[in-house]
Amino acid sequence: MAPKRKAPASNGRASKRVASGVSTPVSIDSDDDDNYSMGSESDPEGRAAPQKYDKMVEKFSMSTYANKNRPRASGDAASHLFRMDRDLSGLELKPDHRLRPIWLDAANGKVVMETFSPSFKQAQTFLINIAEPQSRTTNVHEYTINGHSLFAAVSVGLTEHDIIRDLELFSKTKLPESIKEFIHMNTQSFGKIRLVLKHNRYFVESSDAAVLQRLLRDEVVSKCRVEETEELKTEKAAKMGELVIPGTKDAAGVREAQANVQQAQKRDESDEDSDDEFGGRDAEKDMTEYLREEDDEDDEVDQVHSFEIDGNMIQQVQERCNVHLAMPLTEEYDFRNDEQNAGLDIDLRPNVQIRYYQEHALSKMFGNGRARSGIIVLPCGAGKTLVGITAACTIKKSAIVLCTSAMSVVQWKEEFKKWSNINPDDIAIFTSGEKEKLNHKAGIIICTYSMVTQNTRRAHDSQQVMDFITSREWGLMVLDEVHVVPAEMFRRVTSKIKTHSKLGLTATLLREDDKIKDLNFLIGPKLYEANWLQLSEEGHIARVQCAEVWCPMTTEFYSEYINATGKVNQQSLLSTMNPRKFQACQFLIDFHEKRGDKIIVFSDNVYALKKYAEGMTKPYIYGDTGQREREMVLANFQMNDAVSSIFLSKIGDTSLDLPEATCLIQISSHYGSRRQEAQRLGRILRAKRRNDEGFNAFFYSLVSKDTNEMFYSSKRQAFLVDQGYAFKVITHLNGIDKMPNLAFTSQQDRMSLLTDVLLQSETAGDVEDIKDDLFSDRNVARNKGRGKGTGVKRQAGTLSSLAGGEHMAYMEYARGSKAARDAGRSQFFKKNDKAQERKKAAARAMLE
Ligand SMILES: Nc1ncnc2c1ncn2[C@@H]1O[C@H](COP(=O)(O)OP(=O)(O)OP(=O)(O)O)[C@@H](O)[C@H]1O
Repeated sequence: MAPKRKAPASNGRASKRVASGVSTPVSIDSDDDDNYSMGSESDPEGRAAPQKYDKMVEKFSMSTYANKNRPRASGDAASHLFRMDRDLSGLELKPDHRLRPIWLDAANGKVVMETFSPSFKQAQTFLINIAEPQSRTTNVHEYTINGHSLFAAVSVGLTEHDIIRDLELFSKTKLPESIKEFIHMNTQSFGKIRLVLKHNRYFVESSDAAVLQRLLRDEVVSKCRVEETEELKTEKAAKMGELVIPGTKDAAGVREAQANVQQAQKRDESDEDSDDEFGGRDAEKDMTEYLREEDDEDDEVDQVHSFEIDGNMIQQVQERCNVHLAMPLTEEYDFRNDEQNAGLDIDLRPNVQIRYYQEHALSKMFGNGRARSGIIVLPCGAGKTLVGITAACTIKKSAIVLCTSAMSVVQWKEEFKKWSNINPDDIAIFTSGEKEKLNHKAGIIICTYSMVTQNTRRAHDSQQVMDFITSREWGLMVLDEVHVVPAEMFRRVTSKIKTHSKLGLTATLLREDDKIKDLNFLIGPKLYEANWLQLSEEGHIARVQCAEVWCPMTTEFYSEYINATGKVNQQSLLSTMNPRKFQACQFLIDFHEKRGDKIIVFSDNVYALKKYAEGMTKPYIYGDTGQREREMVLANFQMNDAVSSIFLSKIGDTSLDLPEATCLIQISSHYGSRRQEAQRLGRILRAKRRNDEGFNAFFYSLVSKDTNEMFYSSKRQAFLVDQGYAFKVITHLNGIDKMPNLAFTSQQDRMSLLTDVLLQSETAGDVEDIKDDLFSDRNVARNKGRGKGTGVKRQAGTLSSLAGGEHMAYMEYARGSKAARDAGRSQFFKKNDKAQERKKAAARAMLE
């Protein structure tokens, strides 16, 4: 891991401090907040923001209980850094504490887990349900228990009793009363009531009749009740394991239970050899048996009570429960009893086998035979698309999928066709470029967030599709990349489209910070979060070697860098264009090409992207690259051995499925954005060759030494480090001095590069200004409104379209006139016409 560095005073991007569910303030990336409106008080839809919930969660933060009687720190200024105000000598260790994996800190809800403990796997399965993972490194995992995580726990069916019992079981010390009290307070009110759409009627349901009676005494809720149903309705609760998820051999719940038993058996076997001095095997057996006995007991509790509410008053009830009564409603859809909405003929293809973690995630959604709304978090490249498709195949009703860009829309459509047997006529896309219609009663529609949330006047055909979407009920709504979509958009989507269940998909809840609450209410609680390192050890995603390469600035570049103090853009351009960074990039490309790797070089800065790519005669794609050229470059990268490296601007950060790529080099990035770092890493996690023996993918960040890049780089790595990735620091690339044709070895070349850099306008130091589809429609409308004309429309392709020649897929909008002038073919292609003609012919031959 890189050593800690201090932020240069001039960076001007101080991190905010916000209060999270626990009392310790958490700092977040200011740049991560771009375009974010979550948590804002203004709400054009007129729905109250959930501030009371905030207060409630703060009130219920663990520290409130733990701190009650804790003496304040006294004395010197440094002792608080070592938490000397806390006397831990009273902690009573259980006699067999070595067998138990977790330490609990009652003061802040932190749970520290030893991964080398014999009962680690069981404890992990449990903890992921009740706590937020903070960091999961090789030997130690850290979680936090807070109001949100307990809400999620209760939503997937855990009770206060389950949580306290298992925490006690896995804890090395006796469970403090403050934690029990905290859990009690939260589970008392959270996840107790569900909103269920059954036979197309809405019911508020709970297994606790008293809670419903209390709710019915509320003046607002009582008015929303359907009059005929005076009594509470009581029926048998749906049982776990009744549902078979396509692509699995058995019902989800059953499989999960079986997996636990198998794990326990495996551990028993492996422990037989190790003669544990503490009698570990017996102790663990006892634990497993104890858990099983308890599970049997739980099966007996199976009654649910409900009352019906008026379907037109759902929003009022939700708002009342969520905001004013602090009893958030979870949503469940009894799709198997939905006779009103037409069924959809869709199943996974017979050869498809979903992976265990995909099934695990889905079992959290369908565990009680209904569809629970919520969010599934899986690493980039782990197969979120198939999770969404399997959910649609399980529910078998009309589904709507929302994506951040038209490029993803087309990819989702292709994936539906690839994984399921859906009739291609039953799947339609709705983007600014394509407005397909569904011809049958049930079907799948895939669209961009911006298309459905657009507030301005629509074209006739677009309005027709929108009317169709809003006039009917949907069985499932899949919300892709939920962490990047502003809450405001979710509000509009969920209020416009009537859906029985919602599934949010994301690789990271990095934007959760104080915004997780919005997702909790607008979509549902987090249902499952996979462990990156574990999936990579198991070969589901690639193993990656991460390295930060320190490139010293040349004297002439560094003195200009110092002179440019205060000019952030110029400094950024100088550090990106540092000739030694260029050389490092050239060396690494050469090294990895010789190893047979396929390399993607990322640069947010377009000037640098072009300079590097043209300097090394490599193809590049950025926002203004035309559709055909993009297709050609990507096809060559995938299929032509002569094209082993491509340069991409940030348009390649997400959605790009290039399983050929095995090496990534970053030359310029978006400040300290942890999300971008994770998304970029995701481009190589799906490497096709990941299961080859000894295979490693490589991820390099080239950083100019003693510049702002050093600070941002370590900030960017924080999330991945928490996922267990180790970043090596490389200060010297062995053999670079002897590399033939190394660029910028002469003073003259370096000076001429410096002159070119200094002649660039200030905006050349900017990162590329791309308006993704998520916001592009808004921007088009806004710019038109300002009389700025129509700007430049560009089309971008998808990999799936390469084989089939799909139509336009991805609309972008260039604001600057320079961008408009630059639109069209890049210099690389202008310079290399002949070579490209040959490559095109080769690619065409391959595609045919
Ligand atoms: N069960 C499975 N069996 C075989 N291949 C799978 C399975 N699940 C996913 N894949 C493959 O894994 C790759 C990554 O899947 P996908 O694009 O859905 O990942 P993702 O999680 O959406 O990634 P990102 O967040 O980076 O977009 C795809 O090539 C997909 O075909």
